[in-house]
Amino acid sequence: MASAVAEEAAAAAQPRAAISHVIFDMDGLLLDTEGFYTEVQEKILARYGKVFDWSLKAKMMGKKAAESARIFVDECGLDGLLTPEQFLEERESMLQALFPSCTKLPGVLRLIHHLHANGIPMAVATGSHKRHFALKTQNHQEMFSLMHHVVMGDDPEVKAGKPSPDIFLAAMRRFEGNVEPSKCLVFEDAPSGIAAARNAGMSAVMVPDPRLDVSYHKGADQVLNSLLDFKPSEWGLPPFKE
Ligand SMILES: O=P(O)(O)OC[C@H](O)CO
Ligand SMILES: [Mg+2]
Repeated sequence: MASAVAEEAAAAAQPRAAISHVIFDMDGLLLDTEGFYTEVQEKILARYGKVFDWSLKAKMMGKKAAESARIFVDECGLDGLLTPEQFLEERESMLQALFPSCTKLPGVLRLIHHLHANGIPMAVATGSHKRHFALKTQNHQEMFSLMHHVVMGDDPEVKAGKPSPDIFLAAMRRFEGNVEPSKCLVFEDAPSGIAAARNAGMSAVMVPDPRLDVSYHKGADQVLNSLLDFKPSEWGLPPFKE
């Protein structure tokens, strides 16, 4: 069996792409917040005698709030009972109470510190709007300080949410110099985010929740169980030292 060192050397000799810039999704990728959305949406739906399942979750996750609210109402047949605006209002106080307690997902700090130490510019591109971003990140300031910039869902340049490429292209343009999409690697947990990265012409690594059906993995260049499994040299990035 090849040693880890030999595997790294082989990957470095023939990388999947020559990545120079990295763009991270936030919810469900850096921060463990997706469970909060699920919990709150299950509660709201239970009131109508319905069950929130992972095929609906797959359609909503990664999207801007207004877009996912519309999907929720349509897919659950709640037209006439609940408007998307009422849904957003109902879930807001519950989410606000939960967001500040969110934790980082496994492998996040190790990867971000490694890329930062090696001078790889990083950005965050999240469907979250400014107010939710502030609540989610209040206990994770150090990690976000290592990002060159953050693009949020309510940014004027983000006309449409994921799967539109808007947010990743805006994130790319805000790096120094003239960066090509083919040099950008996106990390995502959501099917809509993977599609957005591909629509932007970028490479995409998916770190999905294990409950998401494998049929939603398509489009990803690589699927990992956790960021702990990411091997930078496979993408032309400096390898971990240990
Ligand atoms: O996954 P993100 O970071 O784009 O966030 C999107 C929503 O706020 C949550 O699904
Ligand atoms: Mg996400």
